[in-house]
Amino acid sequence: LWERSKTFTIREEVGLSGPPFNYIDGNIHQIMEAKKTGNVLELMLQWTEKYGNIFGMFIGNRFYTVVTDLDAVREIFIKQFNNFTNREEPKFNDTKPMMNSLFNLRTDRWKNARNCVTPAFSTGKMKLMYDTVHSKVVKFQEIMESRCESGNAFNIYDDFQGLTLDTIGVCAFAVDSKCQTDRQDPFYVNVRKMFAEFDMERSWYMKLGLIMPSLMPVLKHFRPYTSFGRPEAILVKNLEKVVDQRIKMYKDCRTVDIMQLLLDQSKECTGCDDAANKSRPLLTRDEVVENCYAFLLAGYETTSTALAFTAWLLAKNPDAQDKLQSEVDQHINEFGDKIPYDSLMKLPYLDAVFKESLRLYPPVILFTARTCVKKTVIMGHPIPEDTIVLSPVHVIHQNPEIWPEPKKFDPERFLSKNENRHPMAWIPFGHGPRNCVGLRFAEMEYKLAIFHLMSKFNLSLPEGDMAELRVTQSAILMRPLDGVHVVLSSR
Ligand code: HEM
Repeated sequence: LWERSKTFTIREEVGLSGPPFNYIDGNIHQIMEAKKTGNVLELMLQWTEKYGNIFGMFIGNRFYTVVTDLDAVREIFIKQFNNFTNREEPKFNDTKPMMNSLFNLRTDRWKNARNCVTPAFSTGKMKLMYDTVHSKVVKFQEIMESRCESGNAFNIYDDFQGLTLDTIGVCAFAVDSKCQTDRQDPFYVNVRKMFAEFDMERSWYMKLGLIMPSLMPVLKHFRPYTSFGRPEAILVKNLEKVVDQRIKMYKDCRTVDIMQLLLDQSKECTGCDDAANKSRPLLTRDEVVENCYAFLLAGYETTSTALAFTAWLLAKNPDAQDKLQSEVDQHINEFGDKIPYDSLMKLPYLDAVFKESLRLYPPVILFTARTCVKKTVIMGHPIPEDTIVLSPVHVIHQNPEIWPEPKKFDPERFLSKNENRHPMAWIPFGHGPRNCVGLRFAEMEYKLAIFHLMSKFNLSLPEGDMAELRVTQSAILMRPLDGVHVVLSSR
């Protein structure tokens, strides 16, 4: 207890202000309360307004410096990266199937794994996977056709979730599921169950892990029996089977997917051990399994949420939709239904819509955090070792000094040639050496889906629906609270 109470003196010692806390959960009770009333996103904005763009708070007894000053953010994520190599992952994730993934690995083991994983997401590798992702988007377009025929309003977020799960399933899990058309598909059911329960409010395991991290060495054995651990265990067991089978068949059979690209960098498949491959340690079998699992976690809800927010924004802003459709039409005339990867990625208005949607509604808001591995000073503020710095993305993206009229959806902001914006002003994928490794994959899938949606349909809001979109926070994500209901008509 003495140890615990000592940690709560840090904020005073470093001379920062911040919200009042208690010795049991720090500031978790305010966050939980705000969650109940639907104001959790506002809470961080209010605290920033009240305590400034560098303030201190406690999650359990862990001290967080919350930083939204852009120069300080650059200092942490880029210039002083060596002092901030590790991401703070809650102790409840310090066990299988997370501990060997990029999310959790630390310092040198993270660097080695990241060096192996990064090439799997190069532009060249994206081009190899383009056909697979395209085929999933074509399936999605067929589903939209039937939604359009019915003429009714429907929740497009659900269909985007089917699309992104189908895509990441085939690319990272080697599961060619039917989840776009069959909601009883076991892969779909287990992933949905796991995500629904992976929430601090619903899970005693997560709550206890945050408040009493010292209990985790014992508690972690209960993970497979928790509400989210049960579906997770089924998914991981299947994934392990597939990885083992692919290792066995490695020499005889190649598949174009992310799993293959990780296997190409693994000890098991190359037959090299670290001694033989000193310049670049290779991945272990567990690192392959756990990174594929991490890609499922990282690539499914994030991309579908980004797509859902964009669908709502386009339905709400017909002028922007018209401009986007004109751009899409020009390219349909030139290339037919299958626009090449390079042309798709260069469409200026689509790119501006992608950037502005992710600015206004960044799906991942609380993952841009780092643990300080060596005490240092950032813009005059001491950062003690083993404390965390967090840069909440939505607070930066809503700052009127950086983004005039921050609540306005205005893709044109990204079209002006004279923009001289701070490099940390737009960070939906984080920044620096530990940014989102799947950025290119997400961008390709997003742009393909919006391109194909706009080529055939007009999006509108259901009649009389003038309400603003209600959003909520679950774990590190910001997402629509009640789905995204739209109507489609044929063009
Ligand atoms: C719109 C979609 C996505 C968004 C908004 C997003 C956002 C983010 C953010 C904010 C981070 C933290 C970066 C930082 O701390 O600087 C992150 C990390 C990560 N993302 Fe994504 N992401 C998306 C899609 C994906 C996809 C499709 C994958 C994989 C297929 C992926 C894999 C990862 C991984 C593995 C990390 C951890 C990287 C590391 O620690 O080395 N993400 N993502």
